[in-house]
Parts: sequence; C-alpha cells; structure tokens
Amino acid sequence: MSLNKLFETQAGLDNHIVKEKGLEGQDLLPQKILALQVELGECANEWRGFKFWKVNPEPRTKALRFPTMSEEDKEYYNPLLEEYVDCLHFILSIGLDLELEDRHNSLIYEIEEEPENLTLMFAEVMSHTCDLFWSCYHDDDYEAQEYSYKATFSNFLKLGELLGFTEEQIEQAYLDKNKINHERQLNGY
Ligand SMILES: O=c1ccn([C@H]2C[C@H](O)[C@@H](COP(=O)(O)O)O2)c(=O)[nH]1
Repeated sequence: MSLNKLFETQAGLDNHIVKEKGLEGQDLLPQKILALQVELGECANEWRGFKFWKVNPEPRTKALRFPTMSEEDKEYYNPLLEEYVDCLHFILSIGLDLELEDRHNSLIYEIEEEPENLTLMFAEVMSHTCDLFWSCYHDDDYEAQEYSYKATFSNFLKLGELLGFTEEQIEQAYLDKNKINHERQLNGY
C-alpha cells in the first residue's frame, strides 16, 4: 500500500472540503478524531460479530447502492469495506493535520501480539483514538500524539487484515470512496 499516494489523495479531498465549506484556518482535529470514532463504530456495526444477542451476526458485505426496479441498473457494494475506508479517510486526514505525512515510512509498525478476536481488535483501535485525543487536548505532548497516531494506524491496518481485506482491495475501495466524496462536495452534500 502506497501511503504516500494515499496521503496525497486525502490532502486533495481535505482541501476541497475546506474550500467548499469556507473552513480555512480552523482547527478541525477534534471533529476528525470524533468522526473517526463514529466511523469505527459504524464499521463494527457492519461487521456485527460483537452482537452476541443475535442468532447469526454475519458481516454485511453486499448491499444495493440505490433502490432500483431493473436488474441491469442494480449496483452492489460492500458496506463493511466502505465503512472501513471511511475510517481510513479520517486517519489519513488526522495524519495530515498532525503533519506526520512525511514520516510515512515509519508510521506503521508490526503488531506482534494480535488480539484474540475481532471485538478486542476494534476495542484496541478505539482505545488508541482516545489516547490520541487525550495527547492532543490535555497533555499537548507531541511525542505522545505521534505515538498514539502510529498505534491507531498500525492497529487499524491489522484490523483490516483480520476482517479479510487485502491491501489492493483497501486501496481501490479508498480511491472509489474518495471520488464519491469529491462528487458529493460538488453536488452540495
Ligand atoms: O475533512 C474531511 C471530512 C470528511 N471526509 C470523508 C471521510 C468519509 O469518507 C466521508 C464522511 O462520510 P459520511 O459520514 O458523511 O457518510 O467524508 C474526509 O475525507 N475529510
């Protein structure tokens, strides 16, 4: 996965959004960290595996993009993968705001001890996003911010692997959703 290319693509979208919404010069980091936590929740909700109260909580990996009457107009997408790449958008966007994009060669580390199951993996990523928020808004500690960011990103990529996604699938789904996000801005989203 080329992080360099992903950061560049993300910067294009972020700049588009800031310009379109007139947000130049504003600190959007707290909104982006909260947005990442919300998207992680949405991703877990599509995975469904933590829903022990249901009979068969299978991941939602195929759904219709738009309601349509005719068979040939039907467009399917993978809701789990789409929520996963929504998270990736915000992770990249946060990295740009923290000016960590130039360190793309050292941002990701190998997760040696992987959690026992996907519930713990989701919780692990979520917990690093809480540390990230804390280091940005309470400690104001740049080293801790960088550490929490790397931990969030590295564990998030491990989560993608455990969900069964290949790097190619993730990159392609990211680029597809990025394009949709640009179109949404042009169409007054
Ligand atoms: O500064 C921003 C704000 C939003 N998004 C993207 C991330 C998600 O893919 C999408 C938000 O999706 P909704 O929650 O609106 O569906 O917008 C960015 O990339 N950068």
